[in-house]
Amino acid sequence: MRLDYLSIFPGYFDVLGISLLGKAAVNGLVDVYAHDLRDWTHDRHRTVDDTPCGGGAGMVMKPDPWGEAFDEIIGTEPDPSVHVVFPSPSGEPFTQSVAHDLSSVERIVFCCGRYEGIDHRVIDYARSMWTVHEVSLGDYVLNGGEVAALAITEAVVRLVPGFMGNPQSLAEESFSAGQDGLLEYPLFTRPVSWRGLDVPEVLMSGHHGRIAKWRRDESIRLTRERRPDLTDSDVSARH
Ligand SMILES: COc1cccc(Cn2ccc3ccc(-c4cc(N)[nH]n4)cc32)c1
Repeated sequence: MRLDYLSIFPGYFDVLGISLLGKAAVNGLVDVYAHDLRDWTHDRHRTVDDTPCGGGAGMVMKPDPWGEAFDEIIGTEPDPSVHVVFPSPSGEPFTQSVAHDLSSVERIVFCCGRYEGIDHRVIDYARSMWTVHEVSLGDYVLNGGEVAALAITEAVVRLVPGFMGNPQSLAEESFSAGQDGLLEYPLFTRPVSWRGLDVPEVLMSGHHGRIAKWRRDESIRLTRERRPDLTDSDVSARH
């Protein structure tokens, strides 16, 4: 998998050389390339923004640098196998399902906007050429797309076959398909007693059926308390 990042702050992506992602890069599972959008400007000030047409606060990112960067980094021929991700507060929700879909593609280009956002024609042009995902991380506003791109990267790359040492741990996580859309149950490890707090006895019983029931009950309880939006009537009935 090749990952490209277009940003006026490419240094954000130096962190991708660390930890598991670093290992994936070393193992050849993932190739990471960060690009400075200003390398595709031609004025002395390396200008990437301008005032919004129609007025309004803030600045908008000019389309020209993006277009020239696309030409050099991706190419000038349409190719739907290239997935271009625009993090945006007005994007579709980024979910585990989207992460799963992206984990099987060969190439992802992250376009990290700043200011008030990117000239919309850039997104329209990208849609005419590649497979585009305008995605939101959640209902809060960041200062740009870089942090969102890092979060999306981690969610996607950890699902790439061969990346995680123990793929079984993926299957048991919250939001993974096998969990019926329930939140993960509470986790414990040794010591059994810690600062007056004990591991639930059932988990030390060695009775796998009771342990499985306790865990499911806890997932249902937590999901009903914290994420009623995840429990539809059918799921509630089953639980
Ligand atoms: C209406 O759009 C905006 C209004 C004010 C500020 C900004 C700042 N900004 C610029 C590019 C950019 C890309 C992504 C995000 C973002 C994504 C999520 N989930 N939150 N914030 C925010 C971004 C944008």
